[in-house]
Amino acid sequence: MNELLTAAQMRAIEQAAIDSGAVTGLELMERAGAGVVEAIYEEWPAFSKPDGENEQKPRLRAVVLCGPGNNGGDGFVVARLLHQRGWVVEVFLYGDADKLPPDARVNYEKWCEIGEVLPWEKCTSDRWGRHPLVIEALFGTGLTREVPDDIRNVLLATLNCRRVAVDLPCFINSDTGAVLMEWPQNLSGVSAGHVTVTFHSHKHGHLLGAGAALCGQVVVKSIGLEFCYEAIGATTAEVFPYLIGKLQGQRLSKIPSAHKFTHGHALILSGGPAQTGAARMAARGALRIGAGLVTLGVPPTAQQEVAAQVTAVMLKRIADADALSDVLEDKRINALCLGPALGLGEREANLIRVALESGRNCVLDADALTLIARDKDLFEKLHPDCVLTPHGGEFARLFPDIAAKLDAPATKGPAYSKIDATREAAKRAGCTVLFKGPDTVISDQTGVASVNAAVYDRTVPWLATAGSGDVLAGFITGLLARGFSPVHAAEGAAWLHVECARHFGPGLIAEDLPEQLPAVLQSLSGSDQGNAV
Ligand SMILES: NC(=O)C1=CN([C@@H]2O[C@H](COP(=O)(O)OP(=O)(O)OC[C@H]3O[C@@H](n4cnc5c(N)ncnc54)[C@H](O)[C@@H]3O)[C@@H](O)[C@H]2O)[C@@H](O)CC1
Ligand SMILES: [K+]
Repeated sequence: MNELLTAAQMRAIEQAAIDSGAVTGLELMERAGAGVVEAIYEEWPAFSKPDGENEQKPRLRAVVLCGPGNNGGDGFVVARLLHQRGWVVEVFLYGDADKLPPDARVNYEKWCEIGEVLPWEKCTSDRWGRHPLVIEALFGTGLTREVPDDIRNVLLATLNCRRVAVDLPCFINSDTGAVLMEWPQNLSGVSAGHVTVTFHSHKHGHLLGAGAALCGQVVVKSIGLEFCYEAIGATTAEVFPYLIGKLQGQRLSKIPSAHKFTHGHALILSGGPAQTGAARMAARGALRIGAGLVTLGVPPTAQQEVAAQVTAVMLKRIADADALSDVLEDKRINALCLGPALGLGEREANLIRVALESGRNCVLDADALTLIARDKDLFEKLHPDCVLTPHGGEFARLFPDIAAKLDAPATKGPAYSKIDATREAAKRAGCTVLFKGPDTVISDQTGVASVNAAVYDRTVPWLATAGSGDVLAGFITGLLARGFSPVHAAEGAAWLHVECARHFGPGLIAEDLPEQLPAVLQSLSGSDQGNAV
């Protein structure tokens, strides 16, 4: 499953499954607990040695922390299943057993037939050294507020243990990824040895915001809900955003018999003298990603500087908006990129006006975003063939009210997430918005949304380097020139951008990114898996 679910959608899917009579809530809880145990043995195969049957070896020990809702119910199931496998299990309950929801209560009682449930006050830090494994089933999709101090203190004491979070770490908002617990400064490596086992599909909070860095690794276990999507709405990306997966090599390969114009002509506008590097990097990116031709449009004062630096990329003097109109008489130019170090003057605003009025595919980045944020008329000229590529600061300038909603602390579900914010922004702008970050969210004006997650095995901290955004703008422009739709160009470019950084590794500078594309594209050729473009 690549769909990403909110807490409300997950609840609705579960409810639809239960209402259909195909499964009960208790059965789902049992499957969830079994999925966690399965994931534990997959993660740590050494546990599968039958220690309990071997008198010479000490039995495996685990502690299970159960919360007051159904997440706690999953915890009681895990405790029972581990006990059945010979583990010594200690169970703590945060909250009042009499107030547990019905399914959790049933599993609490089943556990009580096996062992004790200890009150939270007894959950003291001296016990962690004895337990190889801590299972945290305190809160999942039902987390509604800051984690209280008596839980926080316990969690901080367990950081050196092997830890398994059931569904989500209990301090992460499942809709937004916001961390609802204060972390001590400089806590590095907190996710080492930490696994989060979730059910059916990723929740937004596994991939968005600060939370992603604290899930350790996320394992998704099926609990048999695949058949229930239609019960809660269409299975389309307007309803469920999706996680961008490996690209189809076939879609990226070029048609053997085609000539260069078949693959489009991208025009990238450069800034003035000493401001041309950003546009040159974007142009290199557009060319490497496969645009048939790439031209840099330069102001006359920068012509010599740029001419000395480019070879395969062509050069065109574009003094002002009139000159751009003349250049755009060539209808083969089918994708434009404006923004990287472009400048913030009247000339540049006029260039954007002409570009937007031309109706061509148009990537607006950096300075172009600042200019359209300042000028309502320009903003209103955006159309469905445009792609905006803001980072957080630019997004706040363009959509201050949406950014304020996103920054407001979530007090109750459904919480407003970066996905909601990007969708709202794209609808307002009437085009595709790519909201950058390790959790890049892409949406178009119809509500289709996806996430390009540079987290977990795709973490690339070295991508945060000057100019990498310029290359991304060039990648998008190149794919637009090649005929990809705006949303698919943005998705494909974002995914490849991360792959290029992964391929190069630490020490990366922006110029290196386009140069990784041949190897990355080569590795995709022949691949027929994927779901993004
Ligand atoms: N039938 C189902 O609904 C299933 C649910 N499942 C599990 O159930 C979870 C959702 O269960 P619930 O909706 O009961 O929610 P949770 O168990 O996540 O938490 C809800 C409870 O925690 C309390 N709470 C929330 N935030 C708190 C805070 N900061 N401090 C103190 N108390 C807080 C709430 O008042 C409520 O009592 C999922 O994450 C999943 O693990 C799975 O068992 C699969 C089946
Ligand atoms: K949890």
